Amino acid sequence: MEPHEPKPSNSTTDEDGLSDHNHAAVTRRIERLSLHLRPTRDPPHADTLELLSCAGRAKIEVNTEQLSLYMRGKYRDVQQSVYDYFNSRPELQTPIEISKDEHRELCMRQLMGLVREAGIRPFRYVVDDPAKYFAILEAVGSVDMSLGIKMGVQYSLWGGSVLNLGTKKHKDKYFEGIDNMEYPGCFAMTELHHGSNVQGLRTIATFDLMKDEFIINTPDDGALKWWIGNSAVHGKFATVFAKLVLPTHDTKGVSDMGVHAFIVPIRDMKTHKVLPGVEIHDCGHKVGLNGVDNGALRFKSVRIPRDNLLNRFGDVSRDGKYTSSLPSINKRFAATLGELVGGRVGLAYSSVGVLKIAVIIAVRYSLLRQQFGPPKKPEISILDYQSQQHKLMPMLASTYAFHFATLHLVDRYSEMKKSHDEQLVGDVHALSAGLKAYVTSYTQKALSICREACGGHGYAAVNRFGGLRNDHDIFQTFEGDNTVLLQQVAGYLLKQYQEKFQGGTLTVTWNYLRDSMNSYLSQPNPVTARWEGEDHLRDPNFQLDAFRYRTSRLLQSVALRLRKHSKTLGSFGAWNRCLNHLLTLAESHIETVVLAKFIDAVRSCPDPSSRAALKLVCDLYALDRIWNDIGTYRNVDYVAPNKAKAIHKLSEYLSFQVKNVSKELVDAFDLPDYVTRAPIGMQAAQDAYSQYTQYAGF
Ligand SMILES: Cc1cc2nc3c(=O)[nH]c(=O)nc-3n(C[C@H](O)[C@H](O)[C@H](O)COP(=O)(O)OP(=O)(O)OC[C@H]3O[C@@H](n4cnc5c(N)ncnc54)[C@H](O)[C@@H]3O)c2cc1C
Repeated sequence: MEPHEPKPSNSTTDEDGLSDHNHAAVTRRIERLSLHLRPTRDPPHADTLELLSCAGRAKIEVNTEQLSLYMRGKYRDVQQSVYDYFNSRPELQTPIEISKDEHRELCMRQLMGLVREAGIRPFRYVVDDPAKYFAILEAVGSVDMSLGIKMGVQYSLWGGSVLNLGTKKHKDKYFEGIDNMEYPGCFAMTELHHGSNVQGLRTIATFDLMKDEFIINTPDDGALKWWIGNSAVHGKFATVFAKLVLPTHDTKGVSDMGVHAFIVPIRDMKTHKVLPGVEIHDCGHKVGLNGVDNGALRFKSVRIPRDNLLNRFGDVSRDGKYTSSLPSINKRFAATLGELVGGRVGLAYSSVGVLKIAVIIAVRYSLLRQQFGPPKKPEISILDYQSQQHKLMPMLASTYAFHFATLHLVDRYSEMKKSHDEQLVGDVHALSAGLKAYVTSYTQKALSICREACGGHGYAAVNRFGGLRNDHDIFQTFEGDNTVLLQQVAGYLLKQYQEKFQGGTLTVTWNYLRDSMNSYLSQPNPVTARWEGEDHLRDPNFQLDAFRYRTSRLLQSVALRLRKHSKTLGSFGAWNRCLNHLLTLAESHIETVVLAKFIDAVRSCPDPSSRAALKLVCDLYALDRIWNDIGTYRNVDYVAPNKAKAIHKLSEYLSFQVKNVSKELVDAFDLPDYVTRAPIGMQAAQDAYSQYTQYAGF
């Protein structure tokens, strides 16, 4: 055992002076007894036992190459091409100090270079191979997050709206120009007065029967399109979301058909001048992402041909008749927004990319940096401090967890794009909303923790945390505000819950609720609540059971509360009364899905040493999350006091063990120094200080 190694949980004396030997003896007796009393829990899996034997006490040997191979996925090559291209073009790298206007121009040159010089054409993959598209997006975002977002606006938002909301005529007309950047475009949904509430949009598109055109109007300042990426400087087109108004022959004279999307040219193709009737202003300098030109737009009777309606879900004929395969405004609205989930998938995926960079820098620096030490002994690395391990090791574990969870999301999304299966559509919608919200919120907090964990040198802009934090912050808001998205997850869970009681089926991601609803409505088992052995705590059955138990209980209790409050407050008021409860439910469900996917990834890993490393990291993820919410588990007696203590001790011990292989674990993310770019986070520790001093001019 190393000098600072904490002792594992089953050999310590606890704060009450009771040796764990006593606890263990009691527990063993209870466990023997419980063999007869444990009808609903499975025994540890054979693979758990195998993994525990190699992931247990001995220091794990991690083969970084093997682990990296397992992690990298099939599109690492195209990512490498992105990295190589920008590495070979130093003039395209974003300097640390740069003005807003220069940054915007550079960002455009970066995107043009990628598409026209490096020959990386992401657009075709948006629909044909989304996994490849997201891999390119992640790599591009690690070059400069502004570039990732600018590319996302061009291809996922502007391009994606044309492909997903339009029909063949739109694809034929616009595909090439979007692909080769001749048609830079925008996605104009948000207005000054309405962001999250898209149904509240007020821009109007009126059909002019005589001229066979739509007329786009901004009725008042509240309806100014706001924050529209690519519009302040570069965009030539915008997909504008507006209420479709059609003439009728009744007394009302017009009828509101709900929000639809229209292609509106905003700048002249040759002169690049803003077109008549369109007014564009700059949203100005932002907290981050200043390489993206966000603008605000007003439309004054802008006329566009009828063909510019993106008509996949609703069309207007020459004689002004409306047709749609979907029966109501709400259904059409849901279908329209449903096609846009790709943006969320991309953000969740890219957010993990940002988290990887931050964790790599913080861990490498924490291994290198030495402060204090035992009397008359050399100083120790700051990662030898328990507090530093506590800050960074569960974060490293979470990064692995999110890596596998977002890969799963991308798989499901790709499957959905092929099959259009209705259940899968709902499933992916909720999963993308939940993972986007959960992962981006986590990454944002992690960036601040990493900065602080690296002390003063973490504050130097060259070491990246400040820039990453500023650029990433808005990931929590755009493509759906996180608090709003989590409510969609909760709503979907409640819908599944109600359907279950009406004899319906549950989709794959949620089918654990089928079992859990039956077994978890009863009280927790008082015997297993006391089990504290390491093999039990590291058993994926126990871990998943704990996560699922919590979600099921939250779901059941919030369903009851909603029913109760809706009698007096109505459904809107009841929802608001239970809002925090609903958000906790959504987060709990997402944590459960993340753990389940991580456990699958451990089991599927073919290389034994990598499997053991992943098992260790997965256990830390699971136990750390349980410990974070230990109050809930204790409140319902799912976990007895002795078990709570054992969970805490074991997670500290696992943090220590992960620390021992943390260098290998961050190296396995396989991000070269010219991508992470922070001098203090160089892969070869001996280079770190010298790079840093050189940067300062020594
Ligand atoms: C840099 C940047 C780039 C952008 N790019 C684009 C773009 O290219 N195209 C585009 O159309 N839009 C774009 N947006 C707009 C973005 O999508 C919106 O800002 C986002 O949807 C949130 O809307 P909002 O700003 O109106 O926030 P609001 O909806 O006003 O939210 C404000 C606060 O209220 C809370 N809140 C709102 N509703 C609820 C509720 N029901 N329950 C509980 N809490 C609630 C939220 O949690 C949040 O904390 C961009 C924004 C930024 C900042």
